Amino acid sequence: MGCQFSVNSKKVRIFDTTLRDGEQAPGIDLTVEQKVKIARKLAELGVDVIEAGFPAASEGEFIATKKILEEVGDQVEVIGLSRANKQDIDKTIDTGISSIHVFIATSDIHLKYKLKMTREQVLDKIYESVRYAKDHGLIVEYSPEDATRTDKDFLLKAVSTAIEAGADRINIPDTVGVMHPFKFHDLIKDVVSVTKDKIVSVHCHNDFGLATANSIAGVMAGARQVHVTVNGIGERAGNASLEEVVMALKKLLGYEVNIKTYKLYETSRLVSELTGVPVPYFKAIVGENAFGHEAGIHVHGVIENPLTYEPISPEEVGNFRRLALGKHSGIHGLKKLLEEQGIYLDDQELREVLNEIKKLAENGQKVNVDVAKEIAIKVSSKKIKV
Ligand SMILES: CC(=O)SCCNC(=O)CCNC(=O)[C@H](O)C(C)(C)COP(=O)(O)OP(=O)(O)OC[C@H]1O[C@@H](n2cnc3c(N)ncnc32)[C@H](O)[C@@H]1OP(=O)(O)O
Ligand SMILES: CC(C)C(=O)C(=O)O
Repeated sequence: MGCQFSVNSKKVRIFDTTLRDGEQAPGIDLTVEQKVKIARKLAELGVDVIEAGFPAASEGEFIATKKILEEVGDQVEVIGLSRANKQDIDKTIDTGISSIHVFIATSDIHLKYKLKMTREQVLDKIYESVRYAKDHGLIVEYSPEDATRTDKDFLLKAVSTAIEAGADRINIPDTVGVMHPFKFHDLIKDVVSVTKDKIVSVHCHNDFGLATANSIAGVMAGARQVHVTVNGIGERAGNASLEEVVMALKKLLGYEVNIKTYKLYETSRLVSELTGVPVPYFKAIVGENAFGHEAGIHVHGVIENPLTYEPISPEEVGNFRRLALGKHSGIHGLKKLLEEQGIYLDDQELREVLNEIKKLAENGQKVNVDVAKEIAIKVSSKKIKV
């Protein structure tokens, strides 16, 4: 990793956890074959890290991690999640993997009600498990689960302990999505101040709809790796969406990512098909309506220059522009759509067709190009006196 991902560089690593945190979402249970298929697509897309799963969780997770490693391990870093205990770490090592993501919570609420451990005991666990993994030759990423609800001083102590034990990367999870961008920016700045040359990573959840914004804020504060999932799938309201984070980093903030963005739409569709989770119509970047236009003023602008109403081109992300007809249509859009069908009308005829389209739409009828063609033929034939 070295300095190419240092705070001073503009390169940001994309750590995809679709196959681990994404798959943890209730109702998503991928087969080994399905996981391998998605891993292949993620490698093609250009992600830097694939979190293949949680090898200690089940035989299927163990096998899937091994197969993903065999399939794409030569193209991308493959990592497995592990609790801070030797049994999990050993199981992860047995997959043949060379990177491990060790986590243990640091917030008082998790220590009291879940782990039943003291802060001192957790610090010992962090040191012991990271050291154990390092002694077995692994690249180690440590996550203080529920970091954003952890006492700040203790969090920095936990991070420093992981680094003393040899951790290569520190990931800061907003496990229950309670951050806002300004607060998360300040927190990551504090973490970066103690991690020196180690890569700081951020892992954001969408409980308040801020996962992408928080991820960007983390990068602006010095993080150089972001945990994401395709379509933002994940626990509860999901994780930071790969497509949103990548395009925002690249287009709005000028960061460099290895992602082949023209493959984003096809990747989104594959994950949607295999997980059975539909992509929301209005989903940024990869939604069916992300480049959809009906309003006359918008369509007219897009026809003249797409930049009038498209911040990015659909081709850049492998999506498609959709010009629609309805009650909001205008004459420029109608003209273009009819001429694409070989139908050329004068302005008066176009206006007649448009008025009929608006009437139909306002009476609840869905209008498409075929309906517009029928109306246009009727209107133009009226003028042809036999
Ligand atoms: C924020 C996250 O997403 S963390 C990742 C969560 N992902 C998953 O849980 C998916 C896979 N999980 C599983 O298959 C199971 O939970 C397993 C195999 C990991 C463990 O299963 P079980 O042995 O049945 O335990 P169960 O899940 O009921 O409870 C979790 C146990 O792990 C312990 N634990 C939880 N997190 C950690 C941690 N980071 N380090 C060490 N121990 C931990 C809990 O204290 C509890 O211990 P206990 O059984 O001694 O009380
Ligand atoms: C394991 C950690 C990184 C996690 O998934 C979370 O805290 O959300």
